[in-house]
Amino acid sequence: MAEVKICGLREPAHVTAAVEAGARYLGFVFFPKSPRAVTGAEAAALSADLPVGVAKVGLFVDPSDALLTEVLDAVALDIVQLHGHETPERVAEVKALTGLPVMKAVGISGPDDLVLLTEYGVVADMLLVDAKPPKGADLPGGNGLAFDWRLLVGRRWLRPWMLAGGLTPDNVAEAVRLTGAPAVDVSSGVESAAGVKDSTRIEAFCAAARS
Ligand SMILES: O=C(O)c1ccccc1N[C@@H]1O[C@H](COP(=O)(O)O)[C@@H](O)[C@H]1O
Repeated sequence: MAEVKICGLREPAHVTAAVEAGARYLGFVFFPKSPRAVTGAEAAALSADLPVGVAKVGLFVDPSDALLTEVLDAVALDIVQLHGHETPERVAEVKALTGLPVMKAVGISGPDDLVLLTEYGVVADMLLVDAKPPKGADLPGGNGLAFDWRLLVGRRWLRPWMLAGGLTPDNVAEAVRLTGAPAVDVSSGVESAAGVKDSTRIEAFCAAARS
């Protein structure tokens, strides 16, 4: 059984669907280029009535200190997800600035990329193991692209981690079985169109991941 993060939430009905289906992490995207982007005030409204034990994750891509401060003034996030080209030094700075745990996303396309998980594991509190985006992609994540999960078989890192990238209700159980991922993160796999979440797919994903 893996814990679930549903990322890119923009509608109250989908927040409710995720919580009722047992998701432990809800992701709010603070990256204007994303079709899933929200403001700090919108994230605050969406997350106002969450039960205890459900974490609010703020997704940022190479954020400035000013953006982090602006968002955190509006919404009490529990975890900062960094999904850009942040260096280990920048991860440490963001931890110090925000006082929050930081989950660093690392893009994987082949075995050479795995060393980054060890490097970031020294400084980040959590690791997000995602597919590397295609060259020239508009978004550094949220592309519905998977990588070869067999690369992760038998690997262990210094920190808790989540698997992401192209996960769907149909493939998440196999991904968890193969990799042993303790948690999984999904965005486009629970959508009916880019940026439009689907409650039925959210429920099916959570059931499959937690089975
Ligand atoms: O979801 C987005 O719009 C997004 C934008 C910029 C960076 C990351 C983004 N999403 C994250 O990407 C992975 C995988 O998403 P998918 O399931 O393959 O669509 C996931 O961690 C999202 O949090």
